[in-house]
Amino acid sequence: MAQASEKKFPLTAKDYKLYEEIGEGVSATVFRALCVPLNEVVAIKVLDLEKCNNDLDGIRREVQTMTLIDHPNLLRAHCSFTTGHNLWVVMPYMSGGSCLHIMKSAYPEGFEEPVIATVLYEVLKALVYLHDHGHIHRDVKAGNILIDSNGAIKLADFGVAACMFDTGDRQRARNTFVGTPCWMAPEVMQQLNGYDFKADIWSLGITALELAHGHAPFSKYPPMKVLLMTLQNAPPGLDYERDKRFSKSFKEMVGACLVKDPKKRPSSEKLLKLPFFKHARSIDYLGRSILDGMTPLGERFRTLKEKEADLLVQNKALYEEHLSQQEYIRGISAWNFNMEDLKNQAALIQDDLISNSEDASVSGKQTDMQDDVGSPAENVYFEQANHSDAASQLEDGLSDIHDLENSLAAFPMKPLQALKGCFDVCEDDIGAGSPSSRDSKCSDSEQQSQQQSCAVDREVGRDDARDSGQSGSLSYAVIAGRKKFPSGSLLQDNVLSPKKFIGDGEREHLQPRFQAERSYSGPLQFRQKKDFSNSTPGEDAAEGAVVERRGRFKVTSADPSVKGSTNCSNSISGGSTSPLLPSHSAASVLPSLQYILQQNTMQREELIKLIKFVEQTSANAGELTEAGINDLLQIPPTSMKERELQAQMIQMQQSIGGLVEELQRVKAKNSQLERKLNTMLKKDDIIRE
Ligand SMILES: Nc1ncnc2c1ncn2[C@@H]1O[C@H](COP(=O)(O)OP(=O)(O)OP(=O)(O)O)[C@@H](O)[C@H]1O
Repeated sequence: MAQASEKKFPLTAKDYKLYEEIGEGVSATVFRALCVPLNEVVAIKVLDLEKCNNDLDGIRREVQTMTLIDHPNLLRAHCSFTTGHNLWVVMPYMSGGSCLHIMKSAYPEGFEEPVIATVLYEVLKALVYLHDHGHIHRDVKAGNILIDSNGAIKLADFGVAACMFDTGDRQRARNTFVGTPCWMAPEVMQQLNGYDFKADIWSLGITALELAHGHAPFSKYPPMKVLLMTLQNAPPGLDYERDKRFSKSFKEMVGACLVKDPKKRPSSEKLLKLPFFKHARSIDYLGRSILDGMTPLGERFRTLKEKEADLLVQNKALYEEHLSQQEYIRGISAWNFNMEDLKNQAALIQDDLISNSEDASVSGKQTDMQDDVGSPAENVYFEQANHSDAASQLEDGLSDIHDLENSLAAFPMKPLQALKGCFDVCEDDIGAGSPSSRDSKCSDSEQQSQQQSCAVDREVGRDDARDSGQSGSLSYAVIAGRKKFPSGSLLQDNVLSPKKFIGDGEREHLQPRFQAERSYSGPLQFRQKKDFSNSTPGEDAAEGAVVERRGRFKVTSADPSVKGSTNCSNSISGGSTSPLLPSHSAASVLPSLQYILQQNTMQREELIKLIKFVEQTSANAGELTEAGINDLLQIPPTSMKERELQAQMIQMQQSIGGLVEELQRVKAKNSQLERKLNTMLKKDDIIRE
């Protein structure tokens, strides 16, 4: 890469002196450092390319975006270069660290309103710039909002940012399900009608709640629950009672962001004009109010990590709770969508909802995800939990999941229907694909959450701990106005797309280097399965192949036409989705099965057309028809569509039979007439003679 700023930052590692660690992500470790020739303190993000080998393009894109952006509220890279198998990204050192760090260290209950207004105002300016330039950040959250010693705010982490102007493979990459579950907009999860800049507005609303409470809504829940709650419940918001300390204008701003219908969310520019942002103060105020008295970042980072490590070691119960809290952070890519796990998740959801009566983030008001839940006023209530309602809603939803076992058609929950083709288990990572022997240790003993943790460990293949998460992004979503699928799992055109490991984290930097304790918050990126060893990213993209890498799957929507066939055969021939392989989940097989089913239906229709054609041209039409249709009818009907077709075939068979009889009658009549005519002709000849 090249230089990004006017100053000439050297492009060799020897010109930098690495100091202490100040941050950790799944894909990177961040150090404070000195640029020796310029005598300037910088932050260097060190990415191990060997560990990110499934996402080189994503990394390249992140670095490119970081270099090209030019806005005071966006973290711009000075330069980047490779050294050994590492990529170093040199950037300005933000000595305050992330807002998440600051909250964890000193404001566990969240910030005061003027601080929030100031932080969000700065972030919003960054979003206006990004959106104006066609970018969606896709991972707005407190963990990605960095603060300088003088209070300057910069939005960081462009690992999953997408450009609305991208075309081809990059456009498909953009259509992915990306983000961190708690911050992810419903339309991004839903993957049905696509998403755009407004996804960032939702994330901003969630970030506002995070800054107000010290944690994001639903943050206690694992990703599955977060997904269901986001889709099924009313949007979270500030509660008039519980959040008395916050102004009406703040509540309205949050309400405006957290409207489920993205069209009804304001643009970043409009948002900026809301009365709430009149409370924004200068960045000096930020520096004074929240950074005063804070220990240096490296020390804070180390303390937080040590504190958490101690807690985890000393208190197993807490440790387990921590694991459960971390599940959402790990990201949806860790989800195991086999039926047993879904059932377990369902059980957990119910239990939690009944027992955990103090999660104020759970709104009892269910809304249909298609509903407009939208006016700001409506949104400003939430957090008054009605757990039994929520539990039954979720139970209802999850009972649908159980039906998957029996019927592909019986799966009415759109988001889950969409998702079911996008997730897969990580069991197949055990062994061959796993980067280290530790995989085998964690696979069989612990509880489900820990198993997931292990799965993610394998998947991501990192040795170091990470507090807040990471993830890849999954998006099966389609940008509005572009190609859309009626459901996420039919006729996929999957493409290998740059994957971004994003970390963040609600519990960021708090995690010790225990394999099973690592967390992976951050954007999610799903890949569908494919024998990756046999294909290059380019090929994947070109062929729309189904791709799996270390258990991470990515699904992007694209042209559902001819490629669908290719994809399906790829995924099956690659062995990745074969139902014969016990290590693969039902979910991984579903898309192929659905595809096959659809193909089957289409083939039947083709056959019927052919049979009709043969009927019209063959002298033995009746026999053929009967034989052909009878053969078809031997196949048991499996769907309404097939039953309809069979009914049509029976009707056709009957009418063809009638026509054949009629034809035979006409033929017989013709023969009779012919005979009569011949007789008359003979008589006529005789008379003439
Ligand atoms: N320029 C910086 N100055 C100070 N701290 C930083 C800087 N860049 C990153 N950090 C810290 O390091 C953490 C990890 O950085 P970053 O999120 O870029 O890494 P990552 O590997 O991309 O993480 P992720 O898991 O989100 O993908 C951040 O959350 C932040 O706390």
